[in-house]
Amino acid sequence: MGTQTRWLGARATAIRVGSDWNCYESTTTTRTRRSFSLCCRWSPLTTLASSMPYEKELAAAKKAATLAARLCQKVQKALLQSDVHSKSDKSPVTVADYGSQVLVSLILERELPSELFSLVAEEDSGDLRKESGQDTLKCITELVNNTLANEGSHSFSTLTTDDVLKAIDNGKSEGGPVGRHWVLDPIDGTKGFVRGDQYAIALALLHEGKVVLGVLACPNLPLATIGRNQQNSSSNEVGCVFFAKVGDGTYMQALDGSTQTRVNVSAVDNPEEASFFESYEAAHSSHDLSSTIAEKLGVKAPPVRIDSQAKYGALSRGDGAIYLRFPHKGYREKIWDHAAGCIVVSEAGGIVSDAAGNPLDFSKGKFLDVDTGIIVTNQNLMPSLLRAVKESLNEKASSL
Ligand SMILES: Nc1ncnc2c1ncn2[C@@H]1O[C@H](COP(=O)(O)O)[C@@H](OP(=O)(O)O)[C@H]1O
Ligand SMILES: [Mg+2]
Ligand SMILES: [Mg+2]
Ligand SMILES: [Mg+2]
Repeated sequence: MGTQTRWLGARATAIRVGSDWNCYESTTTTRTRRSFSLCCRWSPLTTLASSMPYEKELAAAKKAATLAARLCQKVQKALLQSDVHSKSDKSPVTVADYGSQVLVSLILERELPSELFSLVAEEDSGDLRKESGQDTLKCITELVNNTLANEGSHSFSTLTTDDVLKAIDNGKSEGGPVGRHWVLDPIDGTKGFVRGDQYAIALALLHEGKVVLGVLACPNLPLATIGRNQQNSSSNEVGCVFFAKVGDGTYMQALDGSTQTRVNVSAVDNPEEASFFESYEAAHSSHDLSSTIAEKLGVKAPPVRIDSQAKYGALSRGDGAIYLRFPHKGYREKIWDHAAGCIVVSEAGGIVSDAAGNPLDFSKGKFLDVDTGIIVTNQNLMPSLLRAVKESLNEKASSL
């Protein structure tokens, strides 16, 4: 197809590909795609980015999350080999949290230069700007530079501590219902990371308040099934990346990029054959309430307790059929703890809702306003799960 260019004024350019016109607005610092309804037509088929919606964004997100996972693996290995995790010193964890955020921020900016960049991320640079944070800042800078050099990302020149602070501060966006916002949890499941258990790098893209793509890198999650069928696993290889974009299904591949497969949630409709996930940490979700719900529903298997959004990943490939999350009173859920997991499960055929059956609303800024808790399962089990949740919550309320 031929391409023509037409100048529409000082700041906008229309580019013709075939019979469709696409508009690009340029300023000295940013270039933003805009639809000009009067002078030309916007067609997703002819975006310069790609002929498939969010394809380029997904590729960038996978690259970013995978590189961040490499950094985290390195730190977790060093952490477990030292005796630091048995002390109260949390600095190695902090270094990995920040380092992961820096890498994701840099890679997204580098890979998607034409986007107005908005990132809602968990960490901020406040502590690193203090006198007491200078050693940690140097450590993060070295770690990020080493990771970029080892992974062959020669397009980055050596970063200074200022570059690192800036990359962390890229994550200051508040999100919201308008435009595009990346959502990042640089290490989800920090407690699991320190124990040497499960954790995830969770990255999602919101567009007009909806999650349109998500990537979950789970460096310690076995490629084979976990939970009920774990004993039948033929492989003990670990490291999975789950990814999904709206309307396109969910896929899993090994962290090294091999063996990509499409995944689907379990189709089980008999709760007696279902197993359920919950947080390893009882402080994050009421184990008592989950146990009451599971019993009411007729679930026979004991809970599978793992940290992080690896639970969403495992559920998306059918390792278990239910995820129950009931934080204790007063806790407010954050969007980065669920955005990537939510699309990974829903594109695999599952349903994610609050305890009243409402879909999660990611358009309200950093927080999710959920009714009581979050429940996840397949289409078959959701009606009876909702009933069991309602009954259990009513019983709990009347016993207080
Ligand atoms: N009191 C609490 N109740 C519920 N969730 C909590 C919590 N305190 C922390 N969390 C969140 O639980 C996440 C981990 O979830 P899980 O229990 O599924 O592993 C944490 O993510 P981070 O580890 O990124 O801080 C944190 O955001
Ligand atoms: Mg988290
Ligand atoms: Mg985190
Ligand atoms: Mg945290």
